[in-house]
Parts: sequence; structure tokens; C-alpha cells
Amino acid sequence: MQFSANLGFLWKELSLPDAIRAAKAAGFHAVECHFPYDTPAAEVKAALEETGLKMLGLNTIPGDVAGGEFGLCALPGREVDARAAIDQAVAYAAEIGAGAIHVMAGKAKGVEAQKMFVSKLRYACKQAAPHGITILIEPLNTYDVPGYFMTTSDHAEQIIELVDEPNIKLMFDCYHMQLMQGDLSHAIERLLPKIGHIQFASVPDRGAPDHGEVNYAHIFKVIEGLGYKAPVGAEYKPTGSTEETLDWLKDYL
Ligand SMILES: O=C(O)C(=O)[C@@H](O)CO
Ligand SMILES: [Mg+2]
Repeated sequence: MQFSANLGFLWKELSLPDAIRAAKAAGFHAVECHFPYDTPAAEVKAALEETGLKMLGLNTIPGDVAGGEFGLCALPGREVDARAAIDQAVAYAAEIGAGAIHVMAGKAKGVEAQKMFVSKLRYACKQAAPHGITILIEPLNTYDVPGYFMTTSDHAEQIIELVDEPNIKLMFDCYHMQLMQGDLSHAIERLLPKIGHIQFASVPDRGAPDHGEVNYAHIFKVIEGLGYKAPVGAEYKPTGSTEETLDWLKDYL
């Protein structure tokens, strides 16, 4: 098994380049992040080159989070902002050699939101394809993000079918999926051909994967047994320092 450190949550107190270095020192095989845009891409690229780690993915901007937004690309009427968010993510990802972009839908419901999201995803796929970048969509749980457009893997599959582009995939976050639907082992097996990235955290507290209602030693065996080789994303919120939460990783180094 290989693991990616999600630097949106791990080593959050460090600058992004230093967080990349910390992930390398801890033994992670790759990194991923949420919103890298305050850090010049050249600095991130230099840290990736120095450590030899790949940035697996980043997100489109969430919009006005303090004002309740969490993504723009399914919001009817926000065409210009959504395209700008996608253009920004593609330019940044291309510069640092990132493999994927999570296009964040936002909080919206209904037919117009669905039309908006599908059309923005087609746009994102087309912009990303020349750079070899995958577009990811991620259902989020309704406890953490009430009102988010997409909350189940069934809905994500429907969107992927409607978009109908070769470079759109599902971000299967075990944390969200356990909260929304459970049955993780079967779901991962069934959805595997559509999965572009897997993430994990304990449930329900979104901590390290060594406690809570999901047995990740088992889930990692399932993933490995299915022949999934890409690094799986540790996207959890450390209590205290990140290093203190990494005992689980030592079993795989
Ligand atoms: O919240 C998550 O889970 C993510 O993976 C993020 O990309 C969205 O904030
Ligand atoms: Mg996630």
C-alpha cells in the first residue's frame, strides 16, 4: 500500500513547501492538497522536485466559505466564477504537475444545479485533458456540509455518465461514504473502474485511521486485494502534531 498526505489537514501549521518536506520525512509516497493558491506554484514545484513526491490533486476554490459557500461549479448563475475557478486550478495543476483536480460543486439542489455542474465538468475535462489531468468529483456527507449538491456515490455515478468524458472520475472518500451509505468494501469493489482517488479518515471524528467505526486495516487490504496501486489519501484532522498520529503508517513503510 502507498499513502498520500493530504496537506489540507496534515501539517496545516507549515507552509505548503515545508509540509511537502514533512510528508517526505514521515515516509508518505505522495501528497495532495486542498487550496494551494496562496503559495506561488514555483515554490510548490521546487519542493516537489526536491522531495521527489508527486502532488496527486488539488481543489477548485470553495468561494466565500465564511458566507456559507463550499464550491462554485454547480451554482446556477455563477458561470463566470466557476469557469475562472476551473481555469485557475488547471493552470496551477499543470505548472506543478498535479495529477487531478477536484471540481467542487457547492451547495445547491435541483435541475438547474445539475445542468450547471455537468456543463462545468465538461469544460473542466476539456481544459484538463491536454495536461493529462483527471477531473474528480466527490460526494460529501450531510453532517459536515449540509446542502452540498452531491452526497452519494449513486449521484456521482449519474453525473459521470452525463458528463461522458474519459478523464472524469470519482473521488471515493471512505469517511464521507461511511457516513452516508456504509458497506465500504462492496462499494469500493463495485465502483473501482470509476474511482480516480481514494481518501480516508476515522469515522465519525475524522481523525487518524486507527480508531472509530471503520477497520482501516481491513479496508486497506480490500483496496490492495483489488490491485489498486495508487497512493490512498490520508485526509484526516490530527489532534495535536501530525507526527504523533502516524503510528498507523509505520505498518506500511
Ligand atoms: O472534504 C473533503 O473530503 C475533501 O476531499 C475536500 O477536497 C473538499 O474540501
Ligand atoms: Mg475528501
